[in-house]
Amino acid sequence: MNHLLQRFSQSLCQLGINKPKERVLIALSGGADSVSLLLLFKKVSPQIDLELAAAHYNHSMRGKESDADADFVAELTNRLQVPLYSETAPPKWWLQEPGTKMEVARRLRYDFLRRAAEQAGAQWIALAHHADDMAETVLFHMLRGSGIKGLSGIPAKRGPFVRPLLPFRRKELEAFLNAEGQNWRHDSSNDSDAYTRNRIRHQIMPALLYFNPKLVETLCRNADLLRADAEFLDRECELVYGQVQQEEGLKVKALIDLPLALRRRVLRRFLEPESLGSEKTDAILDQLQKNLGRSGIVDQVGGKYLINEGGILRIYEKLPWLGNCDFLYPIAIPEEKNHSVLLEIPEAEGSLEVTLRTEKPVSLMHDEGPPTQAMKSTLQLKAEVLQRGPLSIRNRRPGDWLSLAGGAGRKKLKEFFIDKKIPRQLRNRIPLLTSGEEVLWVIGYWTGCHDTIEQPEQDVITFQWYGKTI
Ligand SMILES: Nc1ncnc2c1ncn2[C@@H]1O[C@H](COP(=O)(O)OP(=O)(O)OP(=O)(O)O)[C@@H](O)[C@H]1O
Repeated sequence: MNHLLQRFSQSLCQLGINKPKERVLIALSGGADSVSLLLLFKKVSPQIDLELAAAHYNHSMRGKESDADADFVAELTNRLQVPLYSETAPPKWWLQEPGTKMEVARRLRYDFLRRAAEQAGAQWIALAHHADDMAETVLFHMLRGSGIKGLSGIPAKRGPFVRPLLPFRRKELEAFLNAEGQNWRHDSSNDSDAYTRNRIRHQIMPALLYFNPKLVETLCRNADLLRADAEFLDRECELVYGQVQQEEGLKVKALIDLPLALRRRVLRRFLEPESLGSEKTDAILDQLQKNLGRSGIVDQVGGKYLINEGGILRIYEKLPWLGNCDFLYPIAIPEEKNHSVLLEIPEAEGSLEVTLRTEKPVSLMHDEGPPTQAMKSTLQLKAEVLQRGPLSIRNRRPGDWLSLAGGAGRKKLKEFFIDKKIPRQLRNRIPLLTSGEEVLWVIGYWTGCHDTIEQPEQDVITFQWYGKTI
């Protein structure tokens, strides 16, 4: 018996519950596990000077049996002089939220426990899961086909929730209660084989114990090892995520170059909160590997579109540019110097500010290399450009062309898009600053090959783009 108390104290110590005056809220269902937890806490708390409280949630799922559980818990905590926080679920609670009845019950219970802990001023919420629960959980995940996370079972500590009984077997807790002369409530739903959990306990565990009498210990040990590996990989994933990320997307080549374990994790992390199955994750990675830098729709995830845009993987809620969305806005140059006009371009999710100035601007460098952040959103042109005709902002039209650097002739806009690997689906939405069929600026991609503005006192037009650049 003393040995059990000693192990329990050690378990608390490992969880970091060893400071005087800390308050622990014990989640008390009335079953053998949580009654043991309460009694063990009651016995060791004077040594550590812990303060205890208990919490019970009445789901009212089993009619009179549930009410009797609540009475039992009230009587027990009263006798042990542990303050009790209790609550009864609202009528027809299972209709109030999505999910199975068990999932909703669990959510309500955990919400209540958090609220009760706040009221009690408790730092910790202790749950009574033990080694057999851990082993059954691991088998449950194994049967469902879970990854390393599921196979690493139930965590001993997550936020305020702690599980000090994980090192203990169910039978030793029951033996402890019997020795103490303490009864407990039996939950009749644990007898029903309607639940997978119970079938694992009643049918699979006994069969497997025949092969390995220490199965529970083996599964718990494995879970422990896997949890450490999973935590390490999660940390690695966070570290490399920053290197693979670019703006709001992922660099496809950098992603594909990662070891497979990290590749899968980084992609899943990118696509959160969608929880991708392992097959879907691999299908997306396969697609990316085959097409690497080639632009196009990669897949659909949770109704959203995953698009490879010239080597950057991005996710879009919708693809409005797939429809007919031609737009054209003539640009009115402000009459007065240093005054701006703002032109809204809803189709391109942005607006263009146009200003006429007389000043010495900084020379612009022009090339067809990747646009820098500044080049993506600003352009200055000599006001003389207006002599060629009115300017407008619009999306592409057949016959559009642009001038090559150094007077090297023209290039079709279509060829430019192809060279830059801009996906076909996106091309219609890219706003262009144009004079007739000549494209002076492909906003977000190319600032054109315009004369350098070197003379002071020259009139210049400044264009500033605010909004999305694809
Ligand atoms: N009605 C309840 N009121 C307060 N605490 C409860 C209640 N039911 C369960 N608990 C706490 O949660 C622990 C786990 O309960 P149980 O084994 O029934 O749930 P589970 O579905 O296996 O696990 P999970 O907590 O992950 O849902 C119990 O040992 C107890 O500490």
